[in-house]
Amino acid sequence: MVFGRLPSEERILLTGAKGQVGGELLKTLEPLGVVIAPERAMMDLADATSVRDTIRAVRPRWIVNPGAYTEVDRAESEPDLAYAINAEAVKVIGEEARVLGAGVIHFSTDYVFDGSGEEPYVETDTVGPMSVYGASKLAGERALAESGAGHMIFRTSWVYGARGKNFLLTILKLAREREALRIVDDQHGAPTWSRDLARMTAHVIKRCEATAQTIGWKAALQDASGVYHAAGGGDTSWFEFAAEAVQQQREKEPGVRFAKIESISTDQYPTPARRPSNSRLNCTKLKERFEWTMMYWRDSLREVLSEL
Ligand SMILES: NC(=O)C1=CN([C@@H]2O[C@H](COP(=O)(O)OP(=O)(O)OC[C@H]3O[C@@H](n4cnc5c(N)ncnc54)[C@H](OP(=O)(O)O)[C@@H]3O)[C@@H](O)[C@H]2O)C=CC1
Ligand SMILES: Cc1cn([C@H]2C[C@H](O)[C@@H](COP(=O)(O)OP(=O)(O)O[C@H]3O[C@@H](C)C(=O)[C@@H](O)[C@H]3O)O2)c(=O)[nH]c1=O
Ligand SMILES: [Mg+2]
Repeated sequence: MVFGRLPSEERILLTGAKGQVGGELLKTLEPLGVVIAPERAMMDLADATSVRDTIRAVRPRWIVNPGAYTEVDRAESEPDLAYAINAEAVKVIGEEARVLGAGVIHFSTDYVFDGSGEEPYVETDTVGPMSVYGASKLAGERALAESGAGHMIFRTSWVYGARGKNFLLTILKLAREREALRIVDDQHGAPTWSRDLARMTAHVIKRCEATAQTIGWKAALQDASGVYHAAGGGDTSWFEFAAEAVQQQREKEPGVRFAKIESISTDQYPTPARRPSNSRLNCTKLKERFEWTMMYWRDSLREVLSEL
């Protein structure tokens, strides 16, 4: 057996493979086993029956679930859909995984916190979502934890990369079109590279598979289960992130005119959803438990910009 690879013919069921994190996972999980990534028409996360039926048909060893409702502002007016995808589907995934004895890898968000204080949050800190999106993600975490399935929940923040819908690509586009961009400078956190998250996930799966060789599958899963914070290293604001990205891009394209990036406060940028002012996540547990350190945001930014 190749170190850390799944036993032969074992399957990984991947949701949301067209999303930012799912797209990266499709590539990083491929060497580990047989990855099955159903189209939305096959497995609609908003439809519990299709989720259940697909899991029963695939009988995976792992279910990796980056699929989610991620439109933070729109969720305020579509709470039922947000909860169906972010909570009810996760409950079904947990129930079916428990029956199969499968391991679940799930992703959650800094938006489960209310953003009070300035310290990076640890996994055991009190939650208090301020948005429908955050509350729906928290409900998903709880449903999975209560399902009895072996599970890892990776709470991350500010996910971005060279593809997909994300803040970086939005800002770089707007910066070419406009004279100035006004960006909030009082929400603090760290951007996380989608590929780094996918690599971390593959690493954790390999660790679990290796542990399973010695203590058995069930014990290995149980031992790894829990919530882990997994966000980029460092600490910044949306304003500083945007300013840094545009500055780096200016240096790469000296002939192009980019917008001036202006610092504003959250009350100058009204949105339907409230967002935490402190999104910092302390990732020590991930480092100690799995020996994985997430990349510093400035380092991943450089790599992502080089791919554009
Ligand atoms: N983006 C971020 O900044 C952060 C994300 N997270 C969490 O990380 C995880 C991954 O996020 P990210 O990759 O950025 O999200 P994306 O929005 O890029 O991808 C989500 C994926 O879920 C799919 N999806 C949505 N609704 C359904 C449905 N009804 N049936 C089937 N598939 C569906 C989407 O499909 P389609 O492409 O067709 O829309 C998309 O492929 C999520 O759990 C998210 O909550 C946590 C913190 C920050
Ligand atoms: C486009 C733009 C945004 N902003 C602000 C709004 C917001 O506070 C911040 C980031 O904008 P976004 O639309 O990317 O924010 P948002 O969609 O809330 O990003 C969140 O997505 C979900 C899925 C998560 O889980 C979170 O970790 C976080 O990444 O920047 C400006 O101030 N000026 C601008 O021109
Ligand atoms: Mg968004």
